[in-house]
Amino acid sequence: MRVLALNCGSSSVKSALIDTAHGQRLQEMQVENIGSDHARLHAGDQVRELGSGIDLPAAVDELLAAYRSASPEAVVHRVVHGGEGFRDPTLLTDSVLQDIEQLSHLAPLHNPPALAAIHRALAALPDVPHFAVFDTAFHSTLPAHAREYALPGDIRQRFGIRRFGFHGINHAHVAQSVAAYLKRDVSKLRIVSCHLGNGASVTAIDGGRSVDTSMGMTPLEGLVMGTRAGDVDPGVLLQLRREGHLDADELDDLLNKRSGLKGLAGTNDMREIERRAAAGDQDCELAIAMYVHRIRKYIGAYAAELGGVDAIAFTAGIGEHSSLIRRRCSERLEFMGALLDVASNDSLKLTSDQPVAAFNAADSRVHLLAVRADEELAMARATAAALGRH
Ligand SMILES: Nc1ncnc2c1ncn2[C@@H]1O[C@H](COP(=O)(O)OP(=O)(O)O)[C@@H](O)[C@H]1O
Ligand SMILES: CC(=O)OP(=O)(O)O
Ligand SMILES: [Mg+2]
Repeated sequence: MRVLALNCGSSSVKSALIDTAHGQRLQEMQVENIGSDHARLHAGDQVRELGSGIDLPAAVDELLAAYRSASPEAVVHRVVHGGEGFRDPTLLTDSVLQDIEQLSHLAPLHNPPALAAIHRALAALPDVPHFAVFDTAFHSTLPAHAREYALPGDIRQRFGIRRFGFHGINHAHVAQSVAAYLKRDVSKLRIVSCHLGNGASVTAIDGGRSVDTSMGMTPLEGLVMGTRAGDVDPGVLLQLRREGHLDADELDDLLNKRSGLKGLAGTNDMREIERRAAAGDQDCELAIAMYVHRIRKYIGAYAAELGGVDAIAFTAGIGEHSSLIRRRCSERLEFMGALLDVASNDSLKLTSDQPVAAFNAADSRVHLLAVRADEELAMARATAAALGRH
């Protein structure tokens, strides 16, 4: 079946027309750096500068116009927050759209743009079914001790406070890709999956199931991200609020949009940060050091939780492309049996024909892998399956 997959991230829209029976991309396009002054459209080998005047709905319109003649048989949208209710690929009806809207405040960088994209796509392709696939679904297996916050039970229940986790579409895809690459049964593998895009999260995957993940009730917890702070002592926020420095909306803006790499280095583009750090910029060097330090903390914590690790995987924009970040995250992990091979790491290049590559030394017990993120393929396949097609 021919499925058009639209993946709205916090800094990009990725899209692909997928032949689900053969797992092939028939056409693909993406707009990256949305919200900055150098938004760019990539279509095959062609790159077009879109500049600063483009927001996400306009980017989606550009993409939809290019796909209209391809007549997709279904459209699938990535929706980041599915709350308690959405665990399976779901046909988008008015009532489902209302439910997704209700979750918007829990994923303010994601659900509202995804909804805007869905409305544009419904208008452009009204005669085919539109589905949503949710980032939170893969983490529905989190055990209670990883799912709950140490707050009183009545508060958790009354206000629906719990951890959900995100990037699940890709963490699940990573687990399957690692198992296929190693020719092992996923049910026998312990994997730490590091999704390092504009948003970033680490997941501990035991036998193909998510058992812990660094993002929480919202996609703010955990790693240092493009524009998000990740873990911060909640006392800091109380202090800023109590002393009247920032109200709730200003805190939201600070933590979601002005922190992370952008807050530390002035940009959330890791390529630029690496260039400036190499030229001696101290803020950029600190940003990289903090970014790597946080990832290493989670790798160590999840290795302990899993009782050992078979593979550590790096995926998404930074995980796939930055040999510097992969190297710095993988150094000094010999104590847990992970030995880096610097030359393989430096020369590594992922392609559609080689979506997984190893960069561990030959005598390493733990596999160090880079894995191409492919949310679009996973979403398209889930949609075909939901429609009873292949
Ligand atoms: N060659 C590269 N080296 C370092 N970082 C890169 C490279 N290519 C892309 N990135 C980084 O990947 C990040 C975007 O990742 P991506 O997975 O596309 O984000 P999202 O899907 O969350 O919008 C940006 O920080 C970008 O700078
Ligand atoms: C959940 C999330 O952070 O997604 P993204 O990395 O696309 O921003
Ligand atoms: Mg992404």
